[in-house]
Amino acid sequence: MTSVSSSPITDTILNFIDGSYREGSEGKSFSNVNPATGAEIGVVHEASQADVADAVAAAKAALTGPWGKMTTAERVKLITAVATEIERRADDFLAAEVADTGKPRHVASHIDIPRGAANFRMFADVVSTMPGESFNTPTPDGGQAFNYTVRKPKGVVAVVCPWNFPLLLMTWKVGPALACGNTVVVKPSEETPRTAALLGEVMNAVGMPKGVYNVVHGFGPGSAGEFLTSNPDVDAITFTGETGTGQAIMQKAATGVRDISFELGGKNPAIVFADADLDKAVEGLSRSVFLNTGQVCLGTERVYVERPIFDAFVARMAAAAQDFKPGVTGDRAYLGPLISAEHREKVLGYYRRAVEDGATVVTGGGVPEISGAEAGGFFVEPTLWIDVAHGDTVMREEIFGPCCGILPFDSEDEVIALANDTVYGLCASVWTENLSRGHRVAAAMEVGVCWVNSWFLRDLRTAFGGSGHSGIGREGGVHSLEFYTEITNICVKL
Ligand SMILES: NC(=O)c1ccc[n+]([C@@H]2O[C@H](COP(=O)([O-])OP(=O)(O)OC[C@H]3O[C@@H](n4cnc5c(N)ncnc54)[C@H](O)[C@@H]3O)[C@@H](O)[C@H]2O)c1
Ligand SMILES: O=C/C=C/C=C(\O)C(=O)O
Repeated sequence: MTSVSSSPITDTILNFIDGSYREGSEGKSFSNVNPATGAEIGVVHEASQADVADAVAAAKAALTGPWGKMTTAERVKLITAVATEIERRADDFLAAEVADTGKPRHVASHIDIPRGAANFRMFADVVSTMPGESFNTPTPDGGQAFNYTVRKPKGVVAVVCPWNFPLLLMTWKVGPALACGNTVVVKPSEETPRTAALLGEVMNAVGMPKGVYNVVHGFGPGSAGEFLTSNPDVDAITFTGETGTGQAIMQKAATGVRDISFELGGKNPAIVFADADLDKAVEGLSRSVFLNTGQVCLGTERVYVERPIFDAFVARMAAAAQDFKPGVTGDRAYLGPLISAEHREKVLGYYRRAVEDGATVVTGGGVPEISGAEAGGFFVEPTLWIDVAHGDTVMREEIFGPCCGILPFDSEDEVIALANDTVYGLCASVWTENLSRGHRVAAAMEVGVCWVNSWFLRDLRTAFGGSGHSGIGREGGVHSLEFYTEITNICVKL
């Protein structure tokens, strides 16, 4: 496996506005750090309010240029070419994603980059086969009218993204937005600006008209995030990130009554019944807790296990945790770093809080000893707790680290109530070999997505999103089309 630190990238990351790369007009910049080493590896040019306004203006102008005049078939051809070009430049995208996130190459090469391409390809397919709606309507004069719908792009869509799966989560929104004929201004996370910037090269290479895809770098309040979401020429805002940020953006969206789609935080439960296939459950749940170092919105942070198999399950999970060795090189290739020193402090705060509240640490609980280039990386140990109470802080608040609390339960009704007792509602998983119970309990989960005997098994045509504090709206397949298009109903008197 190639070492991240053996090929440091020390470069300049620019905004992409109206088809060209640009420095920030106020000369501001911030550093780009590799979380696997803690080393500064690049400088990011921060967009000023004027730069953001330029990007939005370019996106607005593009709506009435060649892009706005294209047929769906022509758009689909371009979007498919974007997917092919991402695949052709997979190594460049991989290097950029690994540099920004520090994640192990095998995670980015199996998940982030292929999904980046798939998100364009799949939504090109969805719009190609998009059905319309029509009704024959009897009229008072004994005649008939014919109603049918026409879908149009919403306009300029602001896409505000997090850092955990930068290319995947950005293209999950840019793919359908462009497929529906919108133009976009993307604000990647300040932690992970590279793949969004690199996608600008892809857009130019395939001949995407200028202004269709724009990228502005910066932070949230008082920076590019706020400038973008408060710009009145933005017609809709799609956001993935923390619930508190979603609330701030929603207030901005209220001005001008702009539409929003939010994919927010979670505190996702897993329920393991005594009749579960333990091999499957441990394999699935160890991935669910530790994949991407727990920095997955869909990750499991609460596990409820039926009492007869509680001890066996905990022992098996603890053994599985040993396979997630912190580090990204050599034989320590499984558990990458957290995204930043600040996020590590937050996660370690929860590690301490769990113990203060009386939890028993089954495994992990601290910072691993790592030498060499990665000694400065933001690693933590994979961590499991038992003797936690359902009401403990670590069982209620989203941690976004490689950890979970494991609690025993005695009855189906009890565990359904425990799983649903949260302000969040993103996802859940249920593990049982009893088919009826699997369906019954899955349907009782108050979440947007529930898996039975699996986790993170994604079909991009399905509805994706959360309820409660986990979000507003659903994206995926035709659900994305609902958000990224405006409908005009045309009524023709025959
Ligand atoms: N539900 C999902 O699909 C999903 C997926 C991935 C991550 N998440 C959530 O994202 C969070 C982790 O990501 P994060 O830390 O990058 O989230 P974050 O909310 O801190 O930041 C997300 C983006 O919002 C921007 N931002 C921050 N404040 C803003 C403001 N006031 N106005 C406009 N933009 C602003 C940031 O610069 C960044 O680009 C976790 O809570 C996780 O659960 C949810
Ligand atoms: O961290 C969250 C991961 C979200 C995944 C998706 O949005 C997806 O698979 O479409």
